[in-house]
This record gives sequence, structure tokens and C-alpha cells, in this order.
Amino acid sequence: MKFQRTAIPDVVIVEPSVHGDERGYFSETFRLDKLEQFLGFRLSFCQDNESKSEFGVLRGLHFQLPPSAQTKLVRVTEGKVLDVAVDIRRDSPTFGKHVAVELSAENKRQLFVPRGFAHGFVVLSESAVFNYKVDSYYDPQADRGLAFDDPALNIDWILDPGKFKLSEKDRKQPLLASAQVFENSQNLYE
Ligand SMILES: Cc1cn([C@H]2C[C@H](O)[C@@H](COP(=O)(O)OP(=O)(O)O[C@H]3O[C@@H](C)C(=O)[C@@H](O)[C@H]3O)O2)c(=O)[nH]c1=O
Repeated sequence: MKFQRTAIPDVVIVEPSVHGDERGYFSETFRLDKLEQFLGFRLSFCQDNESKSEFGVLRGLHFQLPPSAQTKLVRVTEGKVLDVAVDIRRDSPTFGKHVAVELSAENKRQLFVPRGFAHGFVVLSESAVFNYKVDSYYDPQADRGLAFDDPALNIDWILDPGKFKLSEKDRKQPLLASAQVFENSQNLYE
């Protein structure tokens, strides 16, 4: 299992090892000990999620505010997506910047998205199954979002704008400038 920091170092690409043989392959898709050792802090994932979406579906950008902030470890088990994490920790040198990584069933890559980030993805294949772990339970009161097409974020979502399929909620998410964000990144993992 390999870990690779991205341009925003707190966001990490995880690449599980794949052991192929004549039967197919075997892969450890999650190792808490190795992840914690790489990160240098403890995690406690408590909920697993799965969604399936068709081509052009864009889910995001989403986050939960403290005390329900969520770390996400995300992967794709069918199809291909562009996965995006936006730093919304106001005191961070990369506030408003994002990381975009292609995740697919084929490349088996995972993205570690820490608390303090907004997260979203767009489906680039006919359909995609998206699986992820979170370390805080779903809390609708704390659920917040950001407009995926906020010019201040400048995210290249690859597809033509007319192709996006969004939920009602995601069609009216606020711009970063008016959104409630994470004011203090120091205590996010206390
Ligand atoms: C996220 C979530 C939703 N739900 C319910 C609420 C609603 O009825 C239905 C669909 O919810 P949403 O429209 O919020 O689902 P979705 O747009 O897939 O939301 C997800 O998007 C990605 C990008 C993320 O990063 C996730 O954290 C999550 O916010 O599922 C739960 O019961 N538990 C959950 O953990």
C-alpha cells in the first residue's frame, strides 16, 4: 500500500497493492494501522457509504461542520470519476485551493480527504459506484455545501457544463465567499 501526498499535503492518494494470480487478484483495500502510521494521527471510521450514479452526475461539494466534521476515505468500485477536495480551512495557506484526482475501479486509487475540506465528484463513465468511509456519523443539521462552479474555486470538472446532473440541493449551494467554513483548523482532530 503506497501513500502519496498531493499538492495540498493533507490530502493523500492511497494506492493499495494488488496481488494477481491465475485466479484473479487479491488486494487489501483498507489498513487502519498503515494509514495512521503514514498520517501520524489516529482515526476512527464509523460509517461506510455507497452511492451509484450515472454519467454526468455531479455530487458536491459537501462537508459537515464541527463537531460533526468528517474525514473521508473514498474510492470507486465500478466506473470512473473525477474526485475533488477543496481546502476550506480559513487559516490554511491553501484555503480555497483544490486537488482533483481521477479515481476508477481500474486504477484502484483512493483519496484521503481530511476534516476541513469540501468534497465532490463527477462521473466520467456510463455509471459509477462510489464507496467511502467517514469518521463522524451523518448529521443533517451540520450538512453544508459549496457551489461546484464557484469561479473563485476554478475547478475544471472536465465535462461540458450542460452535461452535469445535480441534486436540487446542489443546484443552489452557496459561493465560498458567503459559505460557512472551518474557521480554525487547529482543533479539527482533537
Ligand atoms: C450523506 C448521507 C445521506 N443520507 C441520505 C439523505 C438523503 O435522503 C439521501 C441523499 O443524500 P445526499 O443528496 O446528501 O447524497 P450525496 O449527494 O451523495 O452526498 C454525499 O456527497 C458526497 C460528494 C460526499 O462527500 C458525501 O459526504 C455526501 O455528502 O441520503 C443518509 O441517510 N446518510 C448519509 O450519510
